[in-house]
Amino acid sequence: MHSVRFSPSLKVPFSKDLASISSSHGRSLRIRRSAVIAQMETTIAITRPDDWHLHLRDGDLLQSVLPHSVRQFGRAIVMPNLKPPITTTAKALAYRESILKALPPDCDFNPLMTLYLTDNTSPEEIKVARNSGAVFAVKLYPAGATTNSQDGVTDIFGKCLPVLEEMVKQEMPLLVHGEVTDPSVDTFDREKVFIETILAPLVDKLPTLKIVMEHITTLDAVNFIKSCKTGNVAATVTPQHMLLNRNSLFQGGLQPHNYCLPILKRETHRRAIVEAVTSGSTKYFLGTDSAPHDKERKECSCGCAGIFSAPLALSLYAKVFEQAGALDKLEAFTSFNGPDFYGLPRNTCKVVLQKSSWKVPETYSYASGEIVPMFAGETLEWVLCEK
Ligand SMILES: NC(=O)N[C@@H](CC(=O)O)C(=O)O
Ligand SMILES: [Zn+2]
Ligand SMILES: [Zn+2]
Repeated sequence: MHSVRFSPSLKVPFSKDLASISSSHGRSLRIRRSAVIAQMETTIAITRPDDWHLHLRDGDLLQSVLPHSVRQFGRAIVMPNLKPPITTTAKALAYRESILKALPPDCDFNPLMTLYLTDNTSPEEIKVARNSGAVFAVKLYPAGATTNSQDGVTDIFGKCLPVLEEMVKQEMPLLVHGEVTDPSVDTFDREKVFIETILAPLVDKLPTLKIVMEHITTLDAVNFIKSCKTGNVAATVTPQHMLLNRNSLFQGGLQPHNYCLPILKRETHRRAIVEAVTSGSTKYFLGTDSAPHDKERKECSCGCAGIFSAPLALSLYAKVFEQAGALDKLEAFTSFNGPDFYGLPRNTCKVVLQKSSWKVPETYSYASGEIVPMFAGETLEWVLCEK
């Protein structure tokens, strides 16, 4: 039997009845208790989660991937790395409108928009962004670090410093793709070197700037987050960086659908992340980094980085926490730590996850092609109950 700890957020149907029956019928006690535990394992009701790192893309792809996130999440921070990138408030507002238009009817999903930081972003733009009420954060992509990052930042401490100082004034968070781009640095070390050469000095320079290190992948990141004592630095964590290690890239041949950036790391790093996240630390929260790419653009001689996990996101996180024997900590990670860090209200309604096997589809079709999801064709144990 799995070890599921008792928690107020676990739904235990009929547990009162069973308790009273148990106390008056001595011998049946053990059977009844196990019945309670079996019930506990079948359903979990948690406060509606949010996705604090999501790629929704645009056009056909947006139309097709958005419903998957809406089904599970109340809000999402929407990444700005479109082609061309969302570099101004005006573009962010227009993008937000197209997301709202693509929503199913009667849906209260709230897309929180971001600005793509460039060497030319002005401090004035930060004020405009803040006053718009719709731009929620600014995203730092080191130029060339990841998908559609070629217009990103080349010198954070030079050209961008006045912008960062304005962000402190406007209380605008900085979301960071934390990898250096120096081609001489080993791919697997790029996060660690980024922490040492950019992130730690940045936190020292601007200790009141709210910073989220996105999609952390290493023990080094865990240690860094732990070492930040101001409460202004936190991290999002993807399902793939808690469920897969770098062997998954090469298992039985090259596996393009497990290729994302930062790249999967060795098992010791995966374990460190799972341990930190399931420990109950409030500095980590859910950010899927669901990053859909057309199947043909993944399965080719120069495949894109990005894993599409939106349709199965909550099932994957439940798997991580169950494997760690920490299902009682799932809700804080999915639904409390994010809004608490960002100073937003927690969602009020609930979603229910049920322990029931389902097979992840091999592909999801959209108007212009197909997308292969994470764990395509595999069986997962937790499913989101539809309303
Ligand atoms: N994570 C990825 O591998 N890809 C993301 C970009 C990003 O989040 O770095 C994408 O937009 O495809
Ligand atoms: Zn990234
Ligand atoms: Zn991303």
